[in-house]
Amino acid sequence: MSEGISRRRLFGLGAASVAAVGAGAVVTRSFAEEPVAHAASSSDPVPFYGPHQAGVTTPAQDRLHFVAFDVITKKKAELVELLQEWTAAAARMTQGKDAGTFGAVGGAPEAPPDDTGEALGLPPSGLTLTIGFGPSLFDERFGLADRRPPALADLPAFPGEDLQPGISGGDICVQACAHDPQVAVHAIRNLARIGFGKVSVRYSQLGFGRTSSTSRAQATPRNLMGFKDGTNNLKLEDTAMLRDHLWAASGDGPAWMNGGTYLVTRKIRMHIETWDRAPLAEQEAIFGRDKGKGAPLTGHGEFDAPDFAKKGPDGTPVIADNAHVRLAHPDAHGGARLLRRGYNYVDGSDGLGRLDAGLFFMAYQRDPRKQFVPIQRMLSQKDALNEYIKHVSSGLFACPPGVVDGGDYWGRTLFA
Ligand SMILES: C=CC1=C(C)c2cc3[nH]c(cc4nc(cc5[nH]c(cc1n2)c(C)c5CCC(=O)O)C(CCC(=O)O)=C4C)c(C)c3C=C
Ligand SMILES: [Fe+2]
Repeated sequence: MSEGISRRRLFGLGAASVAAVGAGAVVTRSFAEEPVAHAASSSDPVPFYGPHQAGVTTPAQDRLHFVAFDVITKKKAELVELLQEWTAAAARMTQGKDAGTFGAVGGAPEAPPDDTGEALGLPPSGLTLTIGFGPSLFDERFGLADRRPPALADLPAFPGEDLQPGISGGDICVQACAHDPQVAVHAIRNLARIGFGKVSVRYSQLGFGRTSSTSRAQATPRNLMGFKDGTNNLKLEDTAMLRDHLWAASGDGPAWMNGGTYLVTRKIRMHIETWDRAPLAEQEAIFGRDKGKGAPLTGHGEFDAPDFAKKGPDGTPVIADNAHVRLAHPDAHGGARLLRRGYNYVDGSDGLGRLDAGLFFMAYQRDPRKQFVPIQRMLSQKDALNEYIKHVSSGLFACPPGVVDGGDYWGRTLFA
């Protein structure tokens, strides 16, 4: 397929008109000319280039395919070359094009295609690809130890967690989000294919049904416990708060992370069947919000501020001392906030008749030591929700700043 033809345009034009237009002459604008910050509709592309990576403040798409890779090459040059190849493929796929320049059906019949083909005919679907580097990448293998940001300090152990090493950690992660699951899966599959022999997939996670809003234009979705989730989240319109709580800035740590952010992932299994037998009043008390509108128990509307001081007729707090929103609220943590961007997951059932389901929690922040860690420490000790959940995997990644143009690549500021 020619450089400028999207999957959608190829099928829209038909083979005859593609031939008539000729390679490179199709009226698809170049990426750099796309000034829009976000997709206008769920099938449109999200710009790949910019000062920050897409997929963080981008209005959360409906679907997730998250992958963590182990780097298996020992050669730094091969790793850098892979990051450059991945960047080119990501720039293409996010704009609805095949992963490689020949594409699924345009290459030599004797060679394996440079795209796997399952997204042929599908629009870009708001695909974003966001990369992060885990603490283990900064060991002795690639000479990066002195470039490890202090904010990428290993997470401490938390009470009650049951982390499985095989689905935790990772040298490199890629978060693929899209409105079409096939588009997200296609993107990760092609990155894994390109990385053959240099990286191996450590684990991956599919998610459906976003569990947060990252824009005021989005309705708040529900998690698998049936509650609105993402009401009091950092949102892309909160420019000043994003500066303070999301993006790493000059003076925070190594300069290569300026404009980047840190991602914490936690796979949190829900004991769904037990939850489903809990009375409504108990469910609402656990979160401190009502199940219908998502309003705090002290208010009426979803976006009313909770009144943590308010007492009921019996003199006890209306929002209980162990309610999730009281313990996670910025007031309990010196103002610390997160940009939550998690997804529901159901990995079938567990062989014992129970759904293997929960929340693949993802949160972006400026410094996990000051944000995720203190919040999770308090939740792990006091949260009433703990009776119904179990953290089974954990990941921590430094997500570098955005790729600025076609001459740039994922991680250039780290490796240059
Ligand atoms: C350490 C951070 C957090 C973890 C882990 C976490 C798990 C978790 N949360 C829900 C459901 C809800 N969370 C809500 C609010 C909320 N949660 C966190 C942090 C963690 N949650 C924060 C910072 C907040 C915002 C608190 C506030 O400022 O009011 C809500 C309420 C609606 C909302 O504001 O989003 C729900 C519902 C589940 C099910 C879960 C683990 C499975
Ligand atoms: Fe929460």
